[in-house]
Amino acid sequence: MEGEKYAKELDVAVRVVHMACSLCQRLQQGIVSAGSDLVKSKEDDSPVTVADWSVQATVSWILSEFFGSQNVSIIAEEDVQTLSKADSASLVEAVVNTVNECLSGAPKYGLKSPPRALNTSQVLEAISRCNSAGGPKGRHWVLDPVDGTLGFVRGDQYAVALALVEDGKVVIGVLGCPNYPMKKELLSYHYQYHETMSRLSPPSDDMWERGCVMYAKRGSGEAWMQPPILGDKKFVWPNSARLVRVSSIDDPKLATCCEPVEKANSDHSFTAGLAHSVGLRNQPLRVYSMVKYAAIARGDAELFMKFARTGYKEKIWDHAAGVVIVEEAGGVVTDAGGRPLDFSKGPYLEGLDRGIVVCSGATLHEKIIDAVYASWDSSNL
Ligand SMILES: Nc1ncnc2c1ncn2[C@@H]1O[C@H](COP(=O)(O)OS(=O)(=O)O)[C@@H](OP(=O)(O)O)[C@H]1O
Ligand SMILES: [Mg+2]
Ligand SMILES: [Mg+2]
Ligand SMILES: [Mg+2]
Repeated sequence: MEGEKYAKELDVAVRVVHMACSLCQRLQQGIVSAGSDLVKSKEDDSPVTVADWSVQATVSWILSEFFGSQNVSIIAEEDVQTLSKADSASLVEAVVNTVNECLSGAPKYGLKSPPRALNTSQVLEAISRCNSAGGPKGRHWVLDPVDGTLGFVRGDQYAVALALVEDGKVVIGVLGCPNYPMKKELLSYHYQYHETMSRLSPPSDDMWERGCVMYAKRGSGEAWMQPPILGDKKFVWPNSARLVRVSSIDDPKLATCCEPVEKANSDHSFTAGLAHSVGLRNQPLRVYSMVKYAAIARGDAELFMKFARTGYKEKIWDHAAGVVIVEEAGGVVTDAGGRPLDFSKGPYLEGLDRGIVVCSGATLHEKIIDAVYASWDSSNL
């Protein structure tokens, strides 16, 4: 039956993203307070941590174990280059220990643990095998183990993002958002988030205070959200899943826009000009990671725009999971020329026209695309 297609893949993906979220939550406080020895800088000066590598190894091992390693093609952000350096022995040990601790808890999520702890080469192999070329044919899992690593190391928003692409189309997407609870006011920027969360601590029993896992299957017309699996609780479907839907606001004066925190990642002045020209009046929410896609899908914001500097090539793992969740929640995702994002050409969104525009509905989307068309020549992008 059509409805059954991808059911098993979605089931395993949701379970392993819950596992990965609990791993990250255990690590985030330590990494924020311990500072730099668990955080490394990659060649492009972006950060990578024990959590990024450990989530990638865990997801890679679980998918390979469940579907058979010969049947699993994965494109993921991280590789073992930094871990293979002579001075990375303690980092490798930290990753191996983190992965084995996480995998030992797999039965809690209804998944199988390895018969014995993985050794270093097994963990490094699980990470390095996520180097598929992807492309227009076949099935490829697309993983960003920690999206918004900058947000993660700063104790703020981040996401675990897992998607399945088949014949170039994103067919399922799962976004783990451990720091994005039900309450919308926590979406706003760093200080207010901590200020509000400190009022909630000690960790509230209300699981909806702590975060969420969102997911969708292409063509279902539905996007769902579950609370995290806390403490000794076991994962059991439906795990209090709730349907989410994009906002019905299409009046720009009432709309909220969200955008990347780092102005190096997106031209804030250009997007501010666009927003103003279509009549938006609310201050933009600056949010790390694909939590911005989650916010649109849940109706907490109506617009997300990202205009990276010329020459920057967007990676498919930074968008795949968010796109299908927003679209199945009723939203619209295109590039600045109004064309769908292309996930069929390997690790990059090839042919992306200038930027990405994510909207809660067609009315607002059309206004933004027209505004880009009208203002592009005068911009210095
Ligand atoms: N210079 C530049 N321009 C555009 N995009 C960049 C750039 N550098 C990094 N990245 C990628 O953006 C991902 C972070 O996206 P965010 O939405 O979190 O941006 S921001 O951190 O809020 O500014 C981030 O994903 P993660 O590395 O998974 O955090 C990067 O892949
Ligand atoms: Mg990164
Ligand atoms: Mg990313
Ligand atoms: Mg990442």
